[in-house]
Amino acid sequence: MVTQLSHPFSFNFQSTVNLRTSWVKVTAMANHKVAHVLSVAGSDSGGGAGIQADIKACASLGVYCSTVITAVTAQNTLGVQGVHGVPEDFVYEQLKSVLSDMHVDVVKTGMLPSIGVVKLLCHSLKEFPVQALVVDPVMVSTSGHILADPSILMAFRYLYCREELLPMADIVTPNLKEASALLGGMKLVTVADMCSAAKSIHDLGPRYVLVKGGDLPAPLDAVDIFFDGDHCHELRASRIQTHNTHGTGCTLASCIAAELAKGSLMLPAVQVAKRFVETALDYSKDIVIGSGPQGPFDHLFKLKRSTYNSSRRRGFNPNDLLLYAITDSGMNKKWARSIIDAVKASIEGGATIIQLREKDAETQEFVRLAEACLEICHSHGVALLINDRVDIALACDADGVHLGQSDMPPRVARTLLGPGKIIGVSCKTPEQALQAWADGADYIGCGGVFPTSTKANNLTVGLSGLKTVCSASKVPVVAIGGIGLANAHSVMEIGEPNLHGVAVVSALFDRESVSSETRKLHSVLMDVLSVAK
Ligand SMILES: Cc1ncc(COP(=O)(O)OP(=O)(O)O)c(N)n1
Ligand SMILES: Cc1nc(C(=O)O)sc1CCOP(=O)(O)O
Ligand SMILES: [Mg+2]
Repeated sequence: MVTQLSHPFSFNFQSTVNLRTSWVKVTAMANHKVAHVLSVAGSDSGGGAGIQADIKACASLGVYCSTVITAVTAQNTLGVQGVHGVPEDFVYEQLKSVLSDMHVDVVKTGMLPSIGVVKLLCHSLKEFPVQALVVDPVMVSTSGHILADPSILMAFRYLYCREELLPMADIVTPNLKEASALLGGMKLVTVADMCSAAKSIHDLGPRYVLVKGGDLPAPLDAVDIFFDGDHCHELRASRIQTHNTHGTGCTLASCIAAELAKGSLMLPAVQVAKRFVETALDYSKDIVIGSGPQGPFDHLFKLKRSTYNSSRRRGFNPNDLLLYAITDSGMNKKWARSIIDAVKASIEGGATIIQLREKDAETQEFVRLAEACLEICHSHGVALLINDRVDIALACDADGVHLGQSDMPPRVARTLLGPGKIIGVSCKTPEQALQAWADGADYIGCGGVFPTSTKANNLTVGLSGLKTVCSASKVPVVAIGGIGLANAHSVMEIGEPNLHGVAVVSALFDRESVSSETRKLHSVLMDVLSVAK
């Protein structure tokens, strides 16, 4: 019988036993197998290659990555300043720890700094067999630095060939220099050379060979050769003009491993991996990390999104809800002004947060509008939220979204947007308000406080409904629906500390001058605030 734990942190023997029993039950019930790659590789202090690249690549493709660190390197964008091997018995210790417990699907190897480490790895893989082995024979990094002791370089061929690593491999992914070293110094200068090298490496035992041609003399396309035992496939991709290529080899091999762990066949896994690297290089081509000739790239497609240079880096402040302006394309069209001009005017008048509510905009136009409005908002330190469309918010890196009860669930939106974005949820009842809080909303919009013609068939909750929701809500509230100059003070005066402002559409945008209407409403709100103090 599984005893319920009244307090998970009351630590005595009996509760430990109960905890274990419950855990077994929970895992059995959950039964959600996670694809898992073990990376056996060296650490790159610069974060662009090695273990660090492997973890990021797997994470980006939705695969768990555990690690066995074989060496610690001191390196940056200038080169490799030092290599410090982890003692072999401790590499073995790590291998046993992970492989004996964690149900690894695929092992991917990178820097293997000694024959002893290769032997221990082969021994461990016999003791704990996995679904696939991806060998990136790291000897020469993309920058041309030798990541092994000279004696290792001498023994490189022996290391990979004689100690059974290559015969155990499902795929080996040498670059031109590594392929040449594996074949005892064979010269590789053409695509035909690469194909015959792939065949010769295949004779050493691996099931598939990918010879990477990134170093071929200046062709237009990047060409890799994939040999499946029968045929050489030329895999071409456009060459991205960038110096941020550090870690491409490790990343490619990790992506192959990740796709295999998800159940892919080999050629599709290689194709996805190549697409990933190409997309990441293109995304990262102009980022600047370090002063050396070869920088890292962004595996997670997020670094350019950081608000490093933006005036909006302060997170969500409930006081931003004070004068919440919501756009309406129909109204702005009626008054012959663009949404961008309308947003500008409302900020001039004192709007404290903007929501783009463009129900009829085509997606491409919506992205363009949102990008332009974001620039205006951020130059004034004002947050921009997108109504309904999480995809638009993601595409333009807006500050957040506002979601209704039948829009995307806030929890799903949170996983897509990340923890730093603002999520608002429309609520008409205390139950909805509590649920919004439980789902991670930052604020709720409550209405319609008064009847409105802006939103069809909208239920009016009145000031009493607003009061009930405000007193139940655990997050700040903004009131919405039929609010304008004439009644804003009555809304703000309901005496609920949780009510932080009013959200308005027609009172600002269905008027001739957006800036002066906003200014007047702002002044009403400031008067209410000053009386409240
Ligand atoms: C601040 C604020 N509150 C409520 C709403 C209404 O959102 P929703 O219920 O999803 O209705 P639509 O606006 O999508 O028609 C809002 N937009 N903003
Ligand atoms: C978009 C919207 N949501 C509402 C809700 O009750 O959730 S009322 C509303 C329309 C608000 O427009 P106006 O300020 O012109 O009345
Ligand atoms: Mg909505």
